[in-house]
Formats: sequence, structure tokens, C-alpha cells
Amino acid sequence: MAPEYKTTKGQDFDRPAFESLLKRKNFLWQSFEPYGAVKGLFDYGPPLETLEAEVINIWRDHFIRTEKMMGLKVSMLTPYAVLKTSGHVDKFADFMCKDPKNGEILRTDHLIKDVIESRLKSDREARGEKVNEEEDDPTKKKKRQIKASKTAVKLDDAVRQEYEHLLATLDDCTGDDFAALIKKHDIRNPSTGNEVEPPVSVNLMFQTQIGATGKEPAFLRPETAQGQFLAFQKLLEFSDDKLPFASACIGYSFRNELSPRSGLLRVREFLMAEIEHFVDPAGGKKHAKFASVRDIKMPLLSRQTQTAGGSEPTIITIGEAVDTKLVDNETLGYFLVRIMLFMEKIGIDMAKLRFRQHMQNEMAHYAADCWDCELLNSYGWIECVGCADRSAYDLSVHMKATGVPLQVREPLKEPIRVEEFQAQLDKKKSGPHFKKDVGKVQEALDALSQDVREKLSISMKSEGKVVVDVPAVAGGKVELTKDLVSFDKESKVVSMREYIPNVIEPSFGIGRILYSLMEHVYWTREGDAARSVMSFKPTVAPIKVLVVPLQKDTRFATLLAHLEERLDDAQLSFRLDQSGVSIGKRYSRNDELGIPFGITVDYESLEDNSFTLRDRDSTKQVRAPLEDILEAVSRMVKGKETWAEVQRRLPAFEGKEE
Ligand SMILES: Nc1ncnc2c1ncn2[C@@H]1O[C@H](COP(=O)(O)OP(=O)(O)OP(=O)(O)O)[C@@H](O)[C@H]1O
Repeated sequence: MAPEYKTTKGQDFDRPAFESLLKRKNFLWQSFEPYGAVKGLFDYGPPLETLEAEVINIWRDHFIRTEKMMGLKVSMLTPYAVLKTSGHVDKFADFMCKDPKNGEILRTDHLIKDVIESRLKSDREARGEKVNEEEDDPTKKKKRQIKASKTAVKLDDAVRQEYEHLLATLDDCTGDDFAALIKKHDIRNPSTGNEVEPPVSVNLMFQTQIGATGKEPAFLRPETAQGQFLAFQKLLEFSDDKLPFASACIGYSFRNELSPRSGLLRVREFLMAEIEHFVDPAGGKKHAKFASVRDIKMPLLSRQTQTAGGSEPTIITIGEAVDTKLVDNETLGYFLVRIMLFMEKIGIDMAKLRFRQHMQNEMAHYAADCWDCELLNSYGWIECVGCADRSAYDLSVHMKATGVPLQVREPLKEPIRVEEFQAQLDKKKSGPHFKKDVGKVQEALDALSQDVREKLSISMKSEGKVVVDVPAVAGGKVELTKDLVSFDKESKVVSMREYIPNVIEPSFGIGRILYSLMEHVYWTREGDAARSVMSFKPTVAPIKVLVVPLQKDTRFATLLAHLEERLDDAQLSFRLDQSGVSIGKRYSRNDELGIPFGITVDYESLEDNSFTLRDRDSTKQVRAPLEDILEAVSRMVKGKETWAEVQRRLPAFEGKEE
């Protein structure tokens, strides 16, 4: 559990109680339960399925409609060649270790991280550093101190520092590094204490084949992006050859995660919503609407702060962040703001949102900048949206592999002289050096954007060597020295401008967002018995209205039928609860489903067609004729009016519900 994780109302978050609610109310369950359930696969029950649909509707409106994007539906089954070119066949892998005694498969980086973190935790407990967690209660303090000292193990200062360094650099490790760490630090399977086998690289894609012959290998896509890149020419045509433009795709992706865990946060089949925004790299990737967001403040956790060991984001305007180059360019900055506003719209707690910049070692070599939108939940800060400037990499590699021009050609008014960075191997020296791989290395160099070539040229001058990713060769990287390659600038005259657009890619994992949202809206109402409430915003709540007749009475039947018809006409989803228990009980058990409004049908309703309307969060009620009630609810679920506003214009009702 993330340290001191609280509900949005500041209460201690009780994960078992929360999970029990999700189960009891059928939000989700593990798939294929009658056959023993499969790890990393989940079915969504009625409330979560509808919540997802509501969130997706808002996403479509917020991005596709408002930003004039081109929606796409691209195939999930993807031929081998596409994912070979994109680098997924060679590089989309994690290392796994096997426990030879029980056959358990563990993801190597998670295994090392978990073991080292638990040793550091134990060390902190042994030093009494965790004791103040129980705030002011002296009895609890004492108990915890005794408990901690019994099991906790203190580490040498040097070991502690080594562990901290190890955690900070784990992302840089190769398979050999992992093997060495496991040996050196005696890392074992924490659940059995067994030694584990050496790490092996395992590709995360699900492989299959297209057709009965088995001759056409394919994969279930691990992201929607590749299909969008390959639609580039069609998108260009559809937007009258004018850049910038963006495509957007909502669809399933599949990753054969080695150790799926943390519920919906790491699963094997998940819904993604991805945007590919294509922009001319010349002119600094400006965005026409940047001025409209310039003054919006953002919580940005920079690379620099992380390097210094900090984890607190700085709150600054996106204008300042782009001006100071903290965020690479306006287009990237614009999308970070739009992502934040989307999260706010669906009801994410803004105090539990931050943008974390990728460290250099986390970013692909071609990426210009990358920020994750992280949401805090009881598992810690979790990446829910990745937002990367992928430069021209994807279009370049697919163009190279297929010969199809995934680029823009613009006739120039007058011929001009241009200067471009080359990336050319020295034929005489590189042949003997790289032997059969020489073609692959040159291909990877050809695919590099001008930005990357410029960076490599600078590094070559200062360091005398550079390392370049070449997915097609063993190890995936090659070192190039001055005598093997030239990154010189050359000048030539051209009358047609040809360029490969750069891509800014916000990539949303909908399941992680939904899970975080459910935690953010969960709280307990204090009372005789603590009652759980899911405070979904009316705009996203899976069911909008609870209808409760005062008691079981056949005299209500006609009025109820009329009310149901009117709710249907107003396109308001509702749930009728006419069970025999008290009104208070019926409200509180439906608060767990997050139904924002309740309409009570009582004997007065039979006489004057007036009803009470109850607000889930405050439990306050108003009373008004049916027309007014329906209008108020319709406006609130469209986000056009708030409960406070409704309360001001409709008469209060002081009835007691509990
Ligand atoms: N196994 C998964 N289960 C659920 N959502 C996922 C999973 N993998 C990725 N996502 C979601 O897809 C988004 C974009 O995918 P991306 O490839 O950037 O993730 P990632 O960096 O591989 O994630 P991680 O490092 O957590 O594995 C993520 O921000 C996340 O919300």
C-alpha cells in the first residue's frame, strides 16, 4: 500500500473494504472464474462497463470532437513484418526468472525491486523511522515500535546506499546485470524463499498466425499506434494535405505481462485510447491553441528534480514550462494541459495527479521528450497516460521498410539551399567492422531524424563515439566511432521540400484511469455504521437516478410506470429499488453504486405529482413537481448545473431518510 494513502476526504483508505465493495456490487471480477480464473484478465460487470462507456464518451468529445481529430479503427491482428519494423519483435520484452521448485514465473525487475524495497523498509523500521505513522496515539506508537524491532533488520550504511543506487538505476540493467544483481544480493522468490533461475528475455506479444497454413505469423497488437502510422497517407489526404493533424484510436491492446498484478493496473488485455498528432518539425512544433492554455498551472516533476532525489512536482504554468524548455515544445505542452483537463472532467482528484518527466534512460533514443501523467492510488503513483514526442522515428522506419512514402512533399516557391546532417557509414571501414550487419546499421542511421543526427553529431565531437539503437542486430545497439561514421552537415539546392512529420503521442490506458477514478471517488460516511459511497460525478456515474417508492404499495404502480416512462424519454438511466427495507438502507446500498440522485415516490406524489430529489453526497433533498425534477437531473448529468444551484432554486425538503 502506498504510504499514508488517504481517501479524497482525508480518511484512511481501507483497500480490503474497497475491494469488497467492487466485488459485492459486481464492478469487476477475474475472467473465466468457473474454470479457475486467468491472471491478468478481468471482466467488467454492469457498473464498470457503463462507467467505461461514459468516460470514453467524454474522451471522444474532449479530444476527437473538440480538437478536430480523425477517428480511426485499425486492426488488432498485426502482421509480423509491421512489428518487426517498429522494433517490437526484437525489443518489446521483459526479463523473467523461474522459481525451479514451484514453477512460478517472476518478472526480474519487479522481483529485485520488491526484495530490495522490503529490505530497505525493514531497515527503516529497525531504525524507528516508520513509528510516527500512527500520528498521536501513544499506545499504538509503542506497540508498533515493539513489533517492528522484533522482525526488522538493520542494514549497514554502505549497503543501504548501494540498495538505493540499485533501485534508481534498475531501468538501465541488461539481462547480465540482472543476473549479477541476483547473485550478489542473494535475491530469492519472496513467497517461497527459493533461489531463482537466471533471467531470460521473453517477448510480451501474443503470437498467432493469419490463415490456416500458418505461413503468415502475426501478433495481437501491443498498442494501437502502428496501424495509425501506416494510415498516414490517407490521413494526409483527408486533411487536404495540411499539417498539423491528428488521428485517434480507441481499442484493445494485448501484452503477455509476465507477472500481472495490482488488479486492473497490469493486465494482459486492456483498452487504450491513443492519439498520433503529426506536426511539421520546422518552426519549433508550435501549437495554434497554445495561447489559450498558456496560463494554466501544472504539477510537473522534472528530470532534474528526480535526479536530485526529489519527488515533489513544481507547480508552474505551462507557458513558463515551455519558455524555459522544461517541456520541449508547445504541442507537447498543449497536450499535457488537455490530458489534465480531461482527468478533471471525469472526476479525478487533482491533488492525486502529477506529470513526471522520463529520465534519459527511460526514453527511447529517438524521443525528444516524454512525460507520464501519473495518478496516485493505494498502489502508489501509477503511469496512466504516456505523452511522448516520438520525433520522426515511426514514419521513417515504416517508409524505409516498405518504400511507401510516409512523408509530406511541399513545392517551394523558389529553390533554396539547405543544410542537412548526414549519417553515413564509411564504406571501407564499416564493412570489415560490421560484416553482415553493415546494411542493418546503415538502415538504422537512415531512419534517424535531423534532430537526432544533430545530437549525435554534437556527442561525436565531444566524446569521439556514440551508441545508436539498431534493433535488427544482436544486442540491439552498436557503438560507432569517428572513423566509422560521419554526421557532417552538408549543403544542397532543392525546389521541393520533403519532410517526415514528427509525432506527439498521448497514449491513455483506460483501465488504469478507471481504477484510479474508483479509488478517488470512494469514501465512507460516518454514522451508526460506516457506509461506503462512490461519489462519481453525475456526468460519468453509471446509473443516474435511483427510484424509491416509500414502501411496497400497489397504489404506487401507475405513478411508477409513468415516472419510468418519463425517465426513459429524458434518456436518464435509473434503477428501481422497491425492496422492503427502509428508505435509508436503500439509499445507502445504492450510494455504493455511485448513483448521484434519488427520486422518492410517496403518498403526496400520488396527490400532486411532486417528488423529492435527494443528492447522494450531501444527502440533502428538495421537493418539486416532476417536470422540475426531471429538468434539474437532466441538467446536472450534462454538467450544466450543480446540486448547489438546484438547491438554490427548488424548495428544500426536510424529510428524514435514515
Ligand atoms: N499491462 C497493462 N495493463 C493495463 N494498462 C497498461 C498496461 N501496459 C500499459 N498500460 C497503459 O497503456 C499506457 C501506454 O502504454 P505504454 O507502452 O506507454 O506503457 P508502459 O510504459 O509500457 O507501462 P509500464 O511501464 O507500466 O508497463 C500506459 O500509460 C498505461 O496506462
